[in-house]
Amino acid sequence: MDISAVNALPYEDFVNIFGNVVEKCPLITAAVWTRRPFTSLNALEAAIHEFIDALPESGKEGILRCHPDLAGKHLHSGALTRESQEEQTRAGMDVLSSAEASQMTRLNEEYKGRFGFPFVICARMNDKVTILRELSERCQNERAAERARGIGEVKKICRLRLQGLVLSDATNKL
Ligand SMILES: NC(=O)N[C@H]1NC(=O)NC1=O
Repeated sequence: MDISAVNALPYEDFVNIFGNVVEKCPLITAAVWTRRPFTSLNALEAAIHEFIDALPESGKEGILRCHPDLAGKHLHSGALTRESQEEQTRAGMDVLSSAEASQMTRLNEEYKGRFGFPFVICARMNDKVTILRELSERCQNERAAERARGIGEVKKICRLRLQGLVLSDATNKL
């Protein structure tokens, strides 16, 4: 699908296809539809970034809270979004040893207790070793730094999801 096909999508199709590029935040997709036409995929991505960056800090934390825990209970119950399931599985989150799984649960809880939002990292750019290391290190940060870091990771996840959709010719999924 090229950018002219993206620009030609009616609102409902646009949200059906791109509604989860930011996890469980179709509002963002609905909002940026107004910004058509996009000159490129990068321009669509930039419109999403602008929307996120203009949110108050509470809105940015809200975006982080829409993300499921890595290797959390929803991974095994199949309750994740398709995208999140694929990303977590690729990063090996479904095949942790029991020691790794308990460490992940303990650190996820510690992180949420400290910051009030979940630890977010682009799973597709990491593996279980780097995820556990980052989770442990990032627990030591300040809240504002972690909020910014988490949003940076949301943008990386968004970029890979956008690329996946456009390269896989999502118009066939209508
Ligand atoms: N918590 C968290 O980072 N979740 C995610 N990361 C990712 O790449 N996909 C997710 O669902």
